[in-house]
Amino acid sequence: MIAKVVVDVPTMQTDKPFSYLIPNEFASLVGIGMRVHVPFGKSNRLMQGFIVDIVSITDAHIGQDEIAVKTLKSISEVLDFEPVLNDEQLELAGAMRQTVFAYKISILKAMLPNLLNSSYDKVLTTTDLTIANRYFDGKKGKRFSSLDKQAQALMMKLHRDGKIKLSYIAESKAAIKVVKRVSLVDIDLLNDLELTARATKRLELKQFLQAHLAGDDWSYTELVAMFSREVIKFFISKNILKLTEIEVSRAKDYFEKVTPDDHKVLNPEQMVAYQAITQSQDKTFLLEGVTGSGKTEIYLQVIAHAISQGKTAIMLVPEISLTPLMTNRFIARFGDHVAIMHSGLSDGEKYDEWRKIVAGQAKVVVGARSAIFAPLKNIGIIIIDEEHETSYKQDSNPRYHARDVAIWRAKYHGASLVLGSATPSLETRARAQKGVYQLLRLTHRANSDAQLPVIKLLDMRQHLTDQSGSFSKLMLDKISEKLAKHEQVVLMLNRRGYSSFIMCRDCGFVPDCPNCDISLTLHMDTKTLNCHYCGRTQPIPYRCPNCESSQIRYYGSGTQKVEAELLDLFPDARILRMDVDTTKKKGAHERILSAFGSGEADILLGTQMIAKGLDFPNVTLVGVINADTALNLPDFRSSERTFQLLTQVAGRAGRAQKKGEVLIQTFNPDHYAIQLAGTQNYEAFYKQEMEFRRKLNYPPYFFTVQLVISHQDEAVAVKKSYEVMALLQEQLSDQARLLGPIPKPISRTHNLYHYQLLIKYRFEPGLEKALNTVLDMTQARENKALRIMIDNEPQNFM
Ligand SMILES: Nc1ncnc2c1ncn2[C@@H]1O[C@H](COP(=O)(O)OP(=O)(O)OP(=O)(O)O)[C@@H](O)[C@H]1O
Ligand SMILES: [Zn+2]
Repeated sequence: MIAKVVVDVPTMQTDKPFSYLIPNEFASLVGIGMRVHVPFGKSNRLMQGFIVDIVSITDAHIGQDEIAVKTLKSISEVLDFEPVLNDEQLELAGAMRQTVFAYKISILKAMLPNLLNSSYDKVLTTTDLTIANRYFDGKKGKRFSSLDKQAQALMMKLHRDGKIKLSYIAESKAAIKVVKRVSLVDIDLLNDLELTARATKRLELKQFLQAHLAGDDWSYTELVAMFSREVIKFFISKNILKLTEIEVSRAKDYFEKVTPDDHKVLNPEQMVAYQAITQSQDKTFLLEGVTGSGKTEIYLQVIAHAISQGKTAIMLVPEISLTPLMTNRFIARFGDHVAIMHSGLSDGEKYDEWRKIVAGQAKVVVGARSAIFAPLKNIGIIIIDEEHETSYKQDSNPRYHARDVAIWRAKYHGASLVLGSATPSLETRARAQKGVYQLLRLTHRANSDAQLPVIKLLDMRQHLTDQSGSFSKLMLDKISEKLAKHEQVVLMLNRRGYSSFIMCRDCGFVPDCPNCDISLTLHMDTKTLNCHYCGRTQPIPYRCPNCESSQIRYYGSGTQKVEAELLDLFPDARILRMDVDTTKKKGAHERILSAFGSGEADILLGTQMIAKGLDFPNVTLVGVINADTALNLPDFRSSERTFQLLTQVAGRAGRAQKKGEVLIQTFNPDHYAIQLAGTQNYEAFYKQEMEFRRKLNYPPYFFTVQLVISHQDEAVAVKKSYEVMALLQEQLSDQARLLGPIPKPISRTHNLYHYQLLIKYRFEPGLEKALNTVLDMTQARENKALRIMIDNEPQNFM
């Protein structure tokens, strides 16, 4: 038999399966979707790969020149007992390869938890020592890769036949959490055990065991603490005690903390949506519901319905809203049928959740982008909350969009797909307009006491005179008013750090990053100038490096400065700051939110992180300190982003009985994105923005592909960009439009110069081939230091 293996070498030449002989001793053990080690290249270095097909020798098509089968290399090791990738995933990878322009191997790897992609020591442990000992020189654990090929095959066979039980096969020690338990094997042996009076600890343990016979096992760690390791070992060596290792899920404690919760009675609008979704199959819905309209409640009930039909569900939420606040709502309804996947988990924890899904124990997977690959069987419903969020697009290879994967998987399973948002992406809303998706709308808040907040735009051009620091007078008055009433305030400033840049008043010098073409941001807490692109930090200069003047001033406010201003203005207020800098530590994000939720603070100040998902009844004022930060970015979606962000953050106010107010400070009060966010009128925004997109031939009227060509030497980057451009012009039809090459808005980062090209097209048969040719360019020796990034439907132009 011959295995077709995709090896872990991301190049065009290796972007196809290679044939390997399956040695006889592995014949009954290998399967499609398993990981293997295979010798690769001239040096026969062992590489990891995935078996994507198994064919008989006669059927095998081995290269064009029919190399003799006997020259084929053999698989060296089989790494799995069960496939880690299933048929659906392999098929999906094939489909993604055509639109994502990343190599197959990076797509396959993206579907698996990290732990299965890393190099590791494979440890194989048996619970039944007697049988294992017969084969493996008395050692309990044995590194898998150090076993010879036959021993390995035999081990797997014994496992398959159920003759030996493998307690675990670990990818690394961190992969599986085990607790050691000690149990009493033989009471008679215990009673007969003769001990001298001097062996006090041993006597104590004997008495302890005799007194506690009822409890059948004990924690090894606790026993060791009481009686010492030596004493326990002694009892084990006498076959009186037995040590076992039990695998435990790291998430277990978490589930036990959450109190179960029941469904709410749906209001009429929610009911209409619920019925439409549950009575359909194989359909995509856009659930367009204003903030606080109870979309999450619909998700919960739709999932419950799928489970009642014996099906499973995937619930995607943006990474940032994957807080316990959100996940607890799911655990409260579905208990430990829920598996949670997000980047805050350790590799080991992620692996636990993945195995729970593979084993069929999880019925609902709640997670961020990559959870869309969860290997659930029999999916009945997929939900993407806040579907417009850019975090659903991966911004490194493979650059896939979770929404596209969701559409594919829903079709594969005959499942329904729900895309939910208060501010849908234009692409999605336009598809609903055309009837590709069914549009469901929720027009008012779910909680019958709650109203949408009243929004006021503050023209900062007029307020310049009465402005103290970052705040207009009205904003300050409102904050005082709310503080006096013991209500809570959320303030958003979408810029972290202290100042956006520093400048010498005498010569105009602005320090910028030597690696990136961007000015450094002042951070007061660390007393440094930081680059927000490459992370470089340097001390704050007190004299201008250019002219030695001491007239250095700070310009533009970040969250740190506004926090300092607030502390000055409201010395009694309790303030929490939430931005990338305060949430670096694991769990910090949750701690800040739960402190705010339980009323330990009066003001929550943060970047856009605070705009989503928060459902705190005591928040009656939302203040946006500068609405314009995203508006002037050179990105055709800047209005859309601004509208979405303002609408989302405004939606945090007045979610329960108390009336909500929103104040938005802006220098562009007449801009339609800000005007319409002010009236929370998504539909009007959609119409106006569509008009703009149509005129300029942007999505959703046209499709886009961005290419970024990067090199350390700017001249090379330019030259190669023109080569790429020429290649595209030659291969694409006339109706595709090419823009560029132009430098990226931030033209240099990490010491590389970036040039970009944009393809706009409606229908372009030559696209796939042309882009693959471009992808292939980097293979040429002369292009070694060149980087070409292909981004199909780019979401970010900075
Ligand atoms: N049918 C209902 N009856 C009473 N309260 C409800 C109902 N549905 C939802 N709620 C409550 O209304 C509030 C808002 O609901 P939910 O968080 O589900 O809205 P959402 O549309 O997901 O919000 P957002 O998009 O703004 O985050 C919650 O406190 C929720 O418990
Ligand atoms: Zn930098």
